Amino acid sequence: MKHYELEIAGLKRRLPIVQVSDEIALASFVILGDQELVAAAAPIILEKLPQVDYLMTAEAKGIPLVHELCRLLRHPYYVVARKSLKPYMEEAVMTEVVSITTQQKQHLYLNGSDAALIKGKRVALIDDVISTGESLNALERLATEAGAQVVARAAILAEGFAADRDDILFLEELPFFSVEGIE
Ligand SMILES: O=P(O)(O)OC[C@H]1O[C@H](OP(=O)(O)OP(=O)(O)O)[C@H](O)[C@@H]1O
Repeated sequence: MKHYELEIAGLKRRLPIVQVSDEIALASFVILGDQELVAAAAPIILEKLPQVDYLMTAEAKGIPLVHELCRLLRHPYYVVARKSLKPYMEEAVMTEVVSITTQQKQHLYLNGSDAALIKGKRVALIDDVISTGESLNALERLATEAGAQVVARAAILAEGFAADRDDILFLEELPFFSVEGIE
């Protein structure tokens, strides 16, 4: 398997390059379990974030980053949009999303109590990676439907064309790879 050498927040990671569809190959960046990387990246992201009332992310890989950011900010709570409807949820708001890595339709649910919490508040949307931007768009639809004001969009990495966006904050770029190149 080929790898991509990523240097981020003073750390090095060797990312396996995986094929996710007939046309697309990408460097797999998984922060789940990587406490060291999350702890190193979060303070740098924090410096770039404006003042917000709440941080919001989507299950699953954005969660450890938002958790660490909130710990540093001393925010007692953050909002997680789940990928399935859970029994604890009431009056959930739902939207659909197809991300680059998962390549099939997923659902995102915002619990009604979370929607009420962020109504009229300044919210930052956080993810581990922004690629096509579909996951971010889905989060933004939920936040907007809840009446929140989205004031920042941030991730550790911007993949492919996302690195050209001027409406997102990120630490490093991640290139795309050709499927032929990994065979
Ligand atoms: O900009 P996009 O094309 O939407 O891609 C980025 C999203 O894709 C990945 O999540 P994935 O949907 O694979 O789910 P997971 O976090 O549950 O593993 C990643 O964690 C981002 O959330």
